[in-house]
Amino acid sequence: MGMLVDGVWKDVWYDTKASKGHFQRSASQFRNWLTADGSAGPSGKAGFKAEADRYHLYVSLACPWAHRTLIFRKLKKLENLISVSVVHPLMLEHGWSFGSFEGATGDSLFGLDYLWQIYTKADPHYSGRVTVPVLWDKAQGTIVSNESAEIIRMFNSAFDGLTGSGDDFYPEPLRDEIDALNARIYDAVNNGVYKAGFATTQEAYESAVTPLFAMLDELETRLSTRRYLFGATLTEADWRLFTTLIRFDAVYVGHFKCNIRRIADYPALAAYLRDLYQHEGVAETVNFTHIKTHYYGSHKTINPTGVIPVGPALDLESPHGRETL
Ligand SMILES: N[C@@H](CCC(=O)N[C@@H](CS)C(=O)NCC(=O)O)C(=O)O
Repeated sequence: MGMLVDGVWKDVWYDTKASKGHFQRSASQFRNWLTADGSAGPSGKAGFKAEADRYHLYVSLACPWAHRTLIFRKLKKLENLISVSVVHPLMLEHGWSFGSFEGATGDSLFGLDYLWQIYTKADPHYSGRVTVPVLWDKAQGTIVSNESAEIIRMFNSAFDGLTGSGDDFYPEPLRDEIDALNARIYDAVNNGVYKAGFATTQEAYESAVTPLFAMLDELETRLSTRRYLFGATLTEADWRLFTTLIRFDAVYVGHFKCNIRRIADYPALAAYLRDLYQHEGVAETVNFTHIKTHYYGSHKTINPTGVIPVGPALDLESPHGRETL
């Protein structure tokens, strides 16, 4: 764990002293957009045209934010257009590394040892956290974006002319509602589990875990009468929720102390999770060995021994029965 300061790697853990024990996630810094014609997107510079074999994705199979981008790469038929490197699941004193581990690939572009070296290739004076996912442009030799919420929006439409995919997970008429629900789920659930898990005071922990379960209770009610968050239409909001739910019982309940209830205890959420997991191509983006190894093995302040629990037994394969909703 650590960060870059003016292009130099420093091994430091999250500093929660200034924030009274609360974990605060910093904003991503590379914010350009891939577009169909290379024009500028909502932020950053122009010049990132959607083209085959030009872009490369750096991911961890453990990371819920990177997982979103892998799911969109799969759903939007981008696997032959965008190549991928998978980091080692442990994130230790050098941060994410390209060491060998089953399911990790090494850095297939440059053969580097550490992900921070990709950041300094893009900006030799970069200061900040070195996070996955990273979308790399092989043509300009730089990072397009390291913000997963924006990468999935790019993948949703920029390559449609090349892939012929018409699936739209951010449909125009629902955009405002999707944005509003995403913001609440991000704060309470996606980032909520991290705020609970990385809290270093009782007050900070409780102030994350209480709204987390209030939101899960609300989602349970919402999903008991709707197949997906917005009814019959599957949207990015579902995939953003999925990557947290799939990790919940395996990791967040124990390691992050999010243990008021398990997803398995919520009938609608559990069936919804199975429904999404069984969606074509999605199960192959889920790797519980990377997920458990990463969390239990990397966060020495939370789990100093690094021992990884064997359970829980998960039921993701049985019928979800949600087709009729
Ligand atoms: N806002 C970013 C967050 C990505 C993120 O925090 N990834 C974690 C892994 S799950 C990471 O790489 N953390 C390294 C660090 O904070 O030093 C996104 O959604 O893309």
